[in-house]
Amino acid sequence: MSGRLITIDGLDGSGKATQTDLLCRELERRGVRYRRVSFPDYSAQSSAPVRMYLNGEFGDQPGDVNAYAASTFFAVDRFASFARCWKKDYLDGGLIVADRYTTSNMIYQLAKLPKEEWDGFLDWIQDLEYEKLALPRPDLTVYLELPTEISQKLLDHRYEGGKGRKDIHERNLEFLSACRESAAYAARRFSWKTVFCEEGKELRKREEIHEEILKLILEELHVGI
Ligand SMILES: Nc1ncnc2c1ncn2[C@@H]1O[C@H](COP(=O)(O)OP(=O)(O)O)[C@@H](O)[C@H]1O
Ligand SMILES: Cc1cn([C@H]2C[C@H](O)[C@@H](COP(=O)(O)OP(=O)(O)O)O2)c(=O)[nH]c1=O
Repeated sequence: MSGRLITIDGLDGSGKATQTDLLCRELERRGVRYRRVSFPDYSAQSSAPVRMYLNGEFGDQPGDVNAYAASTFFAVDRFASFARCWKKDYLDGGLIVADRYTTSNMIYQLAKLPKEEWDGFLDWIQDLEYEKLALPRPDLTVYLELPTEISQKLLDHRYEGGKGRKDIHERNLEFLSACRESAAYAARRFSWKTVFCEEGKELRKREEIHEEILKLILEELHVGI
Protein backbone atom coordinates (compact mmCIF):
# COMPACT_ATOMS: atom_id res chain seq x y z
CA MET A 1 0.00 0.00 0.00
CA SER A 2 1.50 3.34 -0.93
CA GLY A 3 1.09 6.37 1.25
CA ARG A 4 -0.10 9.85 0.58
CA LEU A 5 1.90 12.88 -0.37
CA ILE A 6 0.82 16.46 0.23
CA THR A 7 3.01 19.15 -1.30
CA ILE A 8 2.99 22.81 -0.38
CA ASP A 9 4.45 25.06 -3.02
CA GLY A 10 4.60 28.72 -3.92
CA LEU A 11 7.07 31.46 -4.72
CA ASP A 12 9.95 32.25 -2.38
CA GLY A 13 8.56 34.05 0.67
CA SER A 14 4.94 32.99 0.05
CA GLY A 15 4.64 31.36 3.47
CA LYS A 16 5.40 27.70 2.70
CA ALA A 17 7.55 27.06 5.78
CA THR A 18 5.06 28.91 7.99
CA GLN A 19 2.10 26.92 6.64
CA THR A 20 3.98 23.62 6.72
CA ASP A 21 4.77 24.30 10.40
CA LEU A 22 1.13 25.06 11.19
CA LEU A 23 -0.08 21.98 9.32
CA CYS A 24 2.40 19.69 11.06
CA ARG A 25 1.47 21.14 14.44
CA GLU A 26 -2.19 20.44 13.70
CA LEU A 27 -1.44 16.88 12.58
CA GLU A 28 0.43 16.32 15.84
CA ARG A 29 -2.45 17.79 17.85
CA ARG A 30 -4.78 15.33 16.13
CA GLY A 31 -2.42 12.42 16.68
CA VAL A 32 -1.88 11.82 12.95
CA ARG A 33 1.45 10.24 12.07
CA TYR A 34 3.24 12.03 9.29
CA ARG A 35 6.67 12.71 7.95
CA ARG A 36 7.84 16.17 6.97
CA VAL A 37 10.29 16.64 4.10
CA SER A 38 11.65 19.74 2.45
CA PHE A 39 13.32 20.44 -0.89
CA PRO A 40 16.05 21.18 -1.73
CA ASP A 41 17.47 18.89 0.97
CA TYR A 42 20.24 21.36 1.83
CA SER A 43 21.76 19.24 4.58
CA ALA A 44 22.38 16.30 2.21
CA GLN A 45 25.32 15.83 -0.13
CA SER A 46 22.86 15.22 -2.95
CA SER A 47 22.00 18.92 -2.99
CA ALA A 48 25.58 20.00 -3.88
CA PRO A 49 24.82 20.87 -7.55
CA VAL A 50 21.61 22.65 -6.43
CA ARG A 51 23.59 24.73 -3.94
CA MET A 52 26.19 25.55 -6.59
CA TYR A 53 23.45 26.60 -9.01
CA LEU A 54 21.58 28.76 -6.47
CA ASN A 55 24.87 30.34 -5.29
CA GLY A 56 25.56 31.42 -8.86
CA GLU A 57 28.57 29.19 -9.47
CA PHE A 58 27.25 28.26 -12.94
CA GLY A 59 26.24 31.86 -13.72
CA ASP A 60 24.47 34.56 -11.75
CA GLN A 61 21.25 34.57 -13.79
CA PRO A 62 18.66 31.77 -13.52
CA GLY A 63 18.75 31.39 -17.33
CA ASP A 64 22.49 30.64 -17.29
CA VAL A 65 21.53 27.02 -16.57
CA ASN A 66 18.78 25.82 -18.88
CA ALA A 67 15.50 24.48 -17.55
CA TYR A 68 16.34 20.84 -18.30
CA ALA A 69 19.81 20.90 -16.74
CA ALA A 70 18.71 22.74 -13.59
CA SER A 71 15.68 20.44 -13.19
CA THR A 72 17.92 17.39 -13.11
CA PHE A 73 19.93 18.81 -10.16
CA PHE A 74 16.75 19.16 -8.10
CA ALA A 75 15.38 15.80 -9.31
CA VAL A 76 18.51 13.90 -8.24
CA ASP A 77 18.37 15.56 -4.81
CA ARG A 78 14.75 14.43 -4.48
CA PHE A 79 15.60 10.89 -5.54
CA ALA A 80 18.30 10.70 -2.83
CA SER A 81 15.94 12.02 -0.17
CA PHE A 82 13.21 9.55 -1.16
CA ALA A 83 15.54 6.55 -1.30
CA ARG A 84 17.38 7.36 1.94
CA CYS A 85 14.78 8.97 4.14
CA TRP A 86 11.10 8.45 3.37
CA LYS A 87 10.56 5.67 0.86
CA LYS A 88 9.86 3.11 3.56
CA ASP A 89 7.37 5.33 5.42
CA TYR A 90 5.63 6.16 2.18
CA LEU A 91 5.42 2.55 0.99
CA ASP A 92 4.12 1.57 4.44
CA GLY A 93 1.15 3.87 3.84
CA GLY A 94 2.46 6.93 5.66
CA LEU A 95 1.45 10.55 5.19
CA ILE A 96 4.23 12.72 3.79
CA VAL A 97 4.13 16.52 3.94
CA ALA A 98 6.55 18.20 1.54
CA ASP A 99 7.63 21.85 1.54
CA ARG A 100 8.35 22.12 -2.23
CA TYR A 101 8.64 19.11 -4.57
CA THR A 102 8.70 18.37 -8.33
CA THR A 103 6.06 21.09 -8.39
CA SER A 104 8.85 23.66 -7.87
CA ASN A 105 10.57 22.51 -11.06
CA MET A 106 7.18 22.91 -12.74
CA ILE A 107 7.14 26.53 -11.58
CA TYR A 108 10.72 27.83 -11.64
CA GLN A 109 12.26 25.86 -14.46
CA LEU A 110 9.15 26.16 -16.63
CA ALA A 111 9.46 29.96 -16.38
CA LYS A 112 12.76 29.85 -18.31
CA LEU A 113 11.09 28.51 -21.45
CA PRO A 114 8.94 30.12 -24.15
CA LYS A 115 5.25 29.34 -23.63
CA GLU A 116 5.01 27.11 -26.70
CA GLU A 117 7.48 24.75 -25.00
CA TRP A 118 5.65 24.62 -21.65
CA ASP A 119 3.55 21.52 -22.27
CA GLY A 120 6.54 19.62 -23.65
CA PHE A 121 8.61 20.50 -20.58
CA LEU A 122 5.80 19.52 -18.20
CA ASP A 123 5.48 16.16 -19.96
CA TRP A 124 9.26 15.68 -19.75
CA ILE A 125 9.56 16.56 -16.06
CA GLN A 126 6.70 14.23 -15.12
CA ASP A 127 8.34 11.44 -17.09
CA LEU A 128 11.76 12.10 -15.51
CA GLU A 129 10.68 12.40 -11.88
CA TYR A 130 7.56 10.23 -11.64
CA GLU A 131 8.38 7.54 -14.19
CA LYS A 132 12.14 7.21 -14.71
CA LEU A 133 13.17 8.16 -11.16
CA ALA A 134 9.98 6.57 -9.80
CA LEU A 135 9.26 9.32 -7.29
CA PRO A 136 5.71 9.41 -5.93
CA ARG A 137 3.21 11.75 -7.51
CA PRO A 138 1.58 14.17 -5.08
CA ASP A 139 -1.99 13.35 -4.06
CA LEU A 140 -2.63 17.00 -3.33
CA THR A 141 -0.66 20.12 -4.17
CA VAL A 142 -1.46 23.33 -2.35
CA TYR A 143 -0.19 26.36 -4.22
CA LEU A 144 0.21 29.51 -2.13
CA GLU A 145 -0.48 32.40 -4.47
CA LEU A 146 0.90 35.80 -3.55
CA PRO A 147 1.92 38.80 -5.68
CA THR A 148 5.70 39.00 -5.94
CA GLU A 149 5.78 42.52 -4.48
CA ILE A 150 4.37 41.15 -1.22
CA SER A 151 6.43 37.94 -1.14
CA GLN A 152 9.58 40.01 -1.76
CA LYS A 153 8.76 42.22 1.24
CA LEU A 154 8.31 39.14 3.40
CA LEU A 155 11.60 37.73 2.12
CA ASP A 156 13.38 41.04 2.80
CA HIS A 157 11.96 40.95 6.29
CA ARG A 158 13.16 37.36 6.74
CA TYR A 159 16.64 38.25 5.57
CA GLU A 160 16.46 41.45 7.64
CA GLY A 161 18.10 43.54 4.94
CA GLY A 162 21.03 41.14 4.49
CA LYS A 163 20.35 40.80 0.74
CA GLY A 164 23.61 38.92 0.23
CA ARG A 165 21.97 35.76 1.42
CA LYS A 166 19.38 35.70 -1.35
CA ASP A 167 19.93 33.07 -4.02
CA ILE A 168 19.96 33.74 -7.79
CA HIS A 169 16.17 33.20 -8.02
CA GLU A 170 15.28 35.37 -5.04
CA ARG A 171 17.45 38.25 -6.27
CA ASN A 172 15.66 38.41 -9.61
CA LEU A 173 12.24 40.05 -9.38
CA GLU A 174 11.64 39.75 -13.12
CA PHE A 175 12.28 36.00 -12.96
CA LEU A 176 9.99 35.62 -9.94
CA SER A 177 7.20 37.46 -11.77
CA ALA A 178 7.61 35.05 -14.70
CA CYS A 179 7.43 32.18 -12.19
CA ARG A 180 4.09 33.47 -10.95
CA GLU A 181 2.75 33.11 -14.49
CA SER A 182 4.23 29.65 -15.03
CA ALA A 183 2.86 28.58 -11.63
CA ALA A 184 -0.64 29.68 -12.63
CA TYR A 185 -0.31 27.61 -15.82
CA ALA A 186 0.92 24.49 -14.00
CA ALA A 187 -1.74 24.94 -11.30
CA ARG A 188 -4.44 24.89 -13.98
CA ARG A 189 -2.96 21.96 -15.90
CA PHE A 190 -2.48 19.79 -12.81
CA SER A 191 -5.49 20.97 -10.77
CA TRP A 192 -3.38 22.24 -7.89
CA LYS A 193 -5.42 23.81 -5.12
CA THR A 194 -4.61 27.49 -5.20
CA VAL A 195 -4.84 29.32 -1.90
CA PHE A 196 -4.91 33.09 -2.35
CA CYS A 197 -2.86 34.54 0.48
CA GLU A 198 -3.66 38.17 -0.23
CA GLU A 199 -6.99 39.89 0.21
CA GLY A 200 -7.52 43.49 -0.85
CA LYS A 201 -3.77 44.14 -1.12
CA GLU A 202 -3.30 42.88 2.43
CA LEU A 203 -1.68 39.63 3.46
CA ARG A 204 -4.20 37.30 5.10
CA LYS A 205 -3.49 36.10 8.60
CA ARG A 206 -1.39 32.96 9.01
CA GLU A 207 -4.15 31.16 10.92
CA GLU A 208 -6.80 31.98 8.33
CA ILE A 209 -4.64 30.56 5.51
CA HIS A 210 -3.92 27.51 7.66
CA GLU A 211 -7.65 26.85 8.20
CA GLU A 212 -8.25 26.96 4.44
CA ILE A 213 -5.41 24.51 3.79
CA LEU A 214 -6.67 22.14 6.48
CA LYS A 215 -10.17 22.22 5.01
CA LEU A 216 -8.77 21.42 1.55
CA ILE A 217 -6.83 18.47 2.90
CA LEU A 218 -9.86 17.08 4.71
CA GLU A 219 -12.06 17.50 1.63
CA GLU A 220 -9.63 16.22 -0.96
CA LEU A 221 -7.80 13.42 0.79
CA HIS A 222 -10.45 12.19 3.19
CA VAL A 223 -7.66 11.55 5.66
CA GLY A 224 -8.93 10.67 9.08
CA ILE A 225 -7.77 13.84 10.74
N1 LIG B 1 0.38 35.26 6.68
C1 LIG B 1 1.51 35.88 7.06
N2 LIG B 1 1.48 37.11 7.58
C2 LIG B 1 2.62 37.76 7.94
N3 LIG B 1 3.87 37.24 7.83
C3 LIG B 1 3.98 36.02 7.31
C4 LIG B 1 2.83 35.26 6.90
N4 LIG B 1 3.25 34.07 6.42
C5 LIG B 1 4.61 34.08 6.52
N5 LIG B 1 5.04 35.24 7.07
C6 LIG B 1 6.44 35.64 7.30
O1 LIG B 1 7.01 35.87 5.99
C7 LIG B 1 8.33 35.36 5.90
C8 LIG B 1 8.40 34.31 4.76
O2 LIG B 1 7.59 33.19 5.13
P1 LIG B 1 8.11 31.69 4.96
O3 LIG B 1 7.08 30.82 5.60
O4 LIG B 1 9.51 31.58 5.43
O5 LIG B 1 8.02 31.58 3.37
P2 LIG B 1 8.64 30.51 2.34
O6 LIG B 1 8.90 29.25 3.11
O7 LIG B 1 7.57 30.36 1.31
O8 LIG B 1 9.88 31.13 1.77
C9 LIG B 1 8.67 34.80 7.26
O9 LIG B 1 9.39 35.78 7.99
C10 LIG B 1 7.31 34.53 7.90
O10 LIG B 1 7.34 34.62 9.30
C1 LIG C 1 12.78 22.06 -4.85
C2 LIG C 1 13.02 22.97 -6.02
C3 LIG C 1 13.32 24.30 -5.82
N1 LIG C 1 13.54 25.12 -6.87
C4 LIG C 1 13.90 26.52 -6.60
C5 LIG C 1 12.87 27.30 -5.84
C6 LIG C 1 13.65 28.31 -5.03
O1 LIG C 1 13.81 29.51 -5.78
C7 LIG C 1 15.01 27.67 -4.86
C8 LIG C 1 15.36 27.22 -3.47
O2 LIG C 1 14.22 26.88 -2.75
P1 LIG C 1 14.06 27.25 -1.20
O3 LIG C 1 15.15 26.65 -0.45
O4 LIG C 1 12.65 26.94 -0.84
O5 LIG C 1 14.24 28.77 -1.10
P2 LIG C 1 14.54 29.58 0.23
O6 LIG C 1 15.89 30.17 -0.03
O7 LIG C 1 13.43 30.57 0.25
O8 LIG C 1 14.50 28.66 1.40
O9 LIG C 1 15.06 26.55 -5.76
C9 LIG C 1 13.47 24.64 -8.18
O10 LIG C 1 13.68 25.39 -9.15
N2 LIG C 1 13.17 23.32 -8.40
C10 LIG C 1 12.92 22.47 -7.37
O11 LIG C 1 12.64 21.27 -7.60
